[in-house]
Amino acid sequence: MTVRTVPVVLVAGHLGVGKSSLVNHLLRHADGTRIGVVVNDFGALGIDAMLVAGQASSVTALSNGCLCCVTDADGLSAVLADLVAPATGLDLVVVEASGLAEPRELVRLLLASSDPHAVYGGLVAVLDACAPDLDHARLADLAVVNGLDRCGPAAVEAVRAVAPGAVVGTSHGALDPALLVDPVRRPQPAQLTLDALLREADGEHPHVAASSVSFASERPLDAGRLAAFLESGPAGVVRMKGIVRLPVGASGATGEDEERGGGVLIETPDVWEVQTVGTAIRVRPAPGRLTTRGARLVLIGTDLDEPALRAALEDCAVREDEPAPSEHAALALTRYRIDLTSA
Ligand SMILES: Nc1nc2c(ncn2[C@@H]2O[C@H](COP(=O)(O)OP(=O)(O)OP(=O)(O)O)[C@@H](O)[C@H]2O)c(=O)[nH]1
Repeated sequence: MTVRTVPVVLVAGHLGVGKSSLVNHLLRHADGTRIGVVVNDFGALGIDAMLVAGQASSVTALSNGCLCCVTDADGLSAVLADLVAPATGLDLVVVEASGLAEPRELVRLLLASSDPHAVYGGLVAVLDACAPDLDHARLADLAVVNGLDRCGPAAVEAVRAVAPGAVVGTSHGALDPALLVDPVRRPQPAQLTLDALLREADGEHPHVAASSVSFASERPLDAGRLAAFLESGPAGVVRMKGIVRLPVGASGATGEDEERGGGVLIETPDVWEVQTVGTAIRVRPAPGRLTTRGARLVLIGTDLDEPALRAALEDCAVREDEPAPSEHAALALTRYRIDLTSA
């Protein structure tokens, strides 16, 4: 059985750079998507309104204050475990790091979390458009250059030159939630939803809207070329998802591989589910109901160069005159495997 997983996104950046504004914007524009947040300071998000409305069950704070005070993965893991438990029905968890927390350390903590329901959703680094921290940009899966209204878009290009992942410019942290998670449409309850409540309490800022490119191939994709494409952080792409068939033979000449930990021999599948956020890549055997003769992928981002992206993906498709892949060819992609199946 496939375990439902919730992406956990880390939002980091210097003091006052616009992290709370960004998290607030996500909450206000969540529509049907259920977003849980981990913050140090409820006040900054106007969470009081949620508490009054009795809708704060999915919101929690670390009791010991600053996230950087969590010396091992346990403190954060316990908080995350509550949020990603299937009972909460959350679609996304956002951890807002305190202005002083070191992003590298926090990413390590998140990756160390062994919760089967949590999956690392990437590091969003919020940068000041007036003085961007390029070291943060280098670590980010998604770099948000915030404050364009104050300092203009020049920093976006400077950040793009060094950032391995996607780069988006915003004012007031106005980022489209669709850049981080698939929108979920749910029937609207009679009472005010959390996002409607928050929107009422505050003004609006136009956000950078996500766009998408769909790609379908009738031919399998070469694992090495696809991995290189994913690792390259294609311009404008914030995240990608879909299923991909690897060529026969590429999954291992024996048709078997050793399952992590258990030492059990299982068949290696040919069809893989692929998800990326910036340069954070994760793959797993595609659930049985999902299949394809070649590939079906959706790329989500801003200012997408559709013809260039299509051409790059076409290039990944295996050509008829190509020699059969080597026994270990699939590893280029399957090394990003995360085990999401329960026993
Ligand atoms: N003009 C302008 N002001 C902004 C922008 N983004 C945030 N602000 C303001 O800057 C101040 C700090 O923003 P926050 O979102 O609280 O920043 P933060 O990174 O969460 O701050 P800390 O939690 O203290 O680290 C607030 O008064 C925001 O309204 C922006 O893009 N343009």
